[in-house]
Amino acid sequence: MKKYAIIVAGGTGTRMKSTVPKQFLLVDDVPIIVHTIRKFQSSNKEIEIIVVLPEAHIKRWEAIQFQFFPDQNIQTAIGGITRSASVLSGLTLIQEDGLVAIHDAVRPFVHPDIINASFKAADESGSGVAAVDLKDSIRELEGAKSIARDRSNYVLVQTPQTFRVSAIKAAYKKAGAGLFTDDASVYEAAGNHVSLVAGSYDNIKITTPEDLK
Ligand SMILES: Nc1ccn([C@@H]2O[C@H](COP(=O)(O)OP(=O)(O)OP(=O)(O)O)[C@@H](O)[C@H]2O)c(=O)n1
Ligand SMILES: C[C@](O)(CO)[C@H](O)COP(=O)(O)O
Repeated sequence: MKKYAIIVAGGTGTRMKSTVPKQFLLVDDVPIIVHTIRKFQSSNKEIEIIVVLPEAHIKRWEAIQFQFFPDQNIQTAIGGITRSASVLSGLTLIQEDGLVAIHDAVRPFVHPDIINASFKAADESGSGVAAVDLKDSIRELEGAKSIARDRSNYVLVQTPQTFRVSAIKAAYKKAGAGLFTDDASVYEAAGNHVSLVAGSYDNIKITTPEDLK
């Protein structure tokens, strides 16, 4: 079955407070987005990569592509105002059915084993969403009060989130402009069951300046 990866890099990184969007910041002299793409390439050489970018940074991406991925066929789509709109933009470039992993460009520490596990689960059950157990205690806010909750009832959701192309496309079509923070929520809102796979604690999403350290 054909395998795709949509690397969403359409955000502007307001919480990072950097003039350059965080996906382009250098770690070990290499842009974060390049580290991320390399993880997918090392998980499976056949995977088709689609990168979703902010329109204002297409030129920056072209320079990165020229330097790090010369002669490689990486498709690009223009991002939207929300992450969901960016994912939808990437999905429109996929014509054939198959499996698609959707991954944040700013999760460069994802291990290829997690990528492969998410594809395997999606092949077997329709979805494979990376998640980890909570390590801290959890409380629910209720007005001015907070109430202890059982952390074993919750997981923290990461990416990759992998699905059958036809099913996730249909889910996004149905979801419309809803406020979804991830693809598993869109898939579930369309009536599908979400299967989880083991993520990892080092698969962090670089969000605020301390994450960069
Ligand atoms: N309109 C958007 C918003 C986010 N993303 C991508 O979704 C991933 C996770 O989003 P987040 O960490 O929130 O990134 P930003 O939106 O850039 O950050 P912030 O919310 O701080 O502005 C990132 O790879 C980001 O580039 C996207 O493709 N399109
Ligand atoms: C998709 C995600 O990384 C799963 O944890 C997360 O929901 C993205 O949230 P953000 O607010 O766009 O950073």
